[in-house]
Amino acid sequence: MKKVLSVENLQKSFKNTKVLKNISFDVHQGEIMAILGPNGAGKSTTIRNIMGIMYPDEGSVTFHNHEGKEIPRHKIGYLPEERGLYKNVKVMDVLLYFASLKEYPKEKAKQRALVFLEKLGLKGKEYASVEELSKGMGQKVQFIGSIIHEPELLILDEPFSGLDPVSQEIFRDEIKELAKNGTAILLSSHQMNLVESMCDRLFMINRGEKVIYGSMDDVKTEYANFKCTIRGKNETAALERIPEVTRVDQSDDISILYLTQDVEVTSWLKQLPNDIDVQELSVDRVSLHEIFVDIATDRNLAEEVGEAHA
Ligand SMILES: Nc1ncnc2c1ncn2[C@@H]1O[C@H](COP(=O)(O)OP(=O)(O)OP(=O)(O)O)[C@@H](O)[C@H]1O
Repeated sequence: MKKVLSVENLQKSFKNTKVLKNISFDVHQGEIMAILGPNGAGKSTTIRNIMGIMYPDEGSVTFHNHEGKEIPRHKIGYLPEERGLYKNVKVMDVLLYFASLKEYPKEKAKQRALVFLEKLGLKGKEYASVEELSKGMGQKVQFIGSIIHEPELLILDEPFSGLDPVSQEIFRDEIKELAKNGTAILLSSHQMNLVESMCDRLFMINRGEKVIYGSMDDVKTEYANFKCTIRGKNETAALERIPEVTRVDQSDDISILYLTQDVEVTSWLKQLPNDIDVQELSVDRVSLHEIFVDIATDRNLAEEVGEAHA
């Protein structure tokens, strides 16, 4: 797929603190790329540098063949982390205003606004005033504002925050549909379940530095090791002595045994000691959520990942 956005070796400091260190990634046509990381990791700063809200100290941002200040920003859609719309304005007028800022034809914008208002459950709200909308409804209008002009690249900074679970799924499906139709999408989110279910590739950042960059499938194969969950009364130390166990998390009578990357699950199960109390047992792969928590809390995995991807 064609490369739409290229971020190369971004560096940014605020006063004497370096908050972005050599950030590099691409976003391709028709893909959903997630930028992930703990609070304060540098996601929004990266996005603001892409959007030209601020400029990097070093490195470059290229959109097609245009670099930095030359980027035609009307071809980009942006939902910022900070939400807010003018209050005393009708929904349709706000959307047409967004379209006019992007030099998009008014009639086409009107049609698109009606289609998306209906898709997002806001049919009939086009002549409501923005102040009459709930927070989630306002967010949906702002989202429509970011896509009204059919952008080639769409940047969504935490699009799901503040939405109820049903609205989150509607948003997710709409974003997937936009990607299917060719839009390149870069999104930041803390909702790992949604990210896992919609993104093609991900870039994970911690303290301004890359920790993981790759396709969702590769990341899962590489980092989503097996874990074994056992319900039963067991001593942590006894579980820790089992071969191939890298870590044990225990809470009441539930123990989670994290296994080494190359474990042979069937052989491993066969060699479990007889004196372990097993009321229930399951083996699964760790989720993106757990990979994220490990990195954010600098547990074992973070070190392994850091070594492999420094
Ligand atoms: N304008 C600014 N002036 C000084 N420091 C800033 C500024 N903007 C961001 N920072 C700092 O840069 C770092 C990265 O912040 P950023 O907002 O990019 O993080 P984030 O990954 O988007 O976090 P969150 O998940 O909390 O939104 C933080 O330490 C933050 O305090």
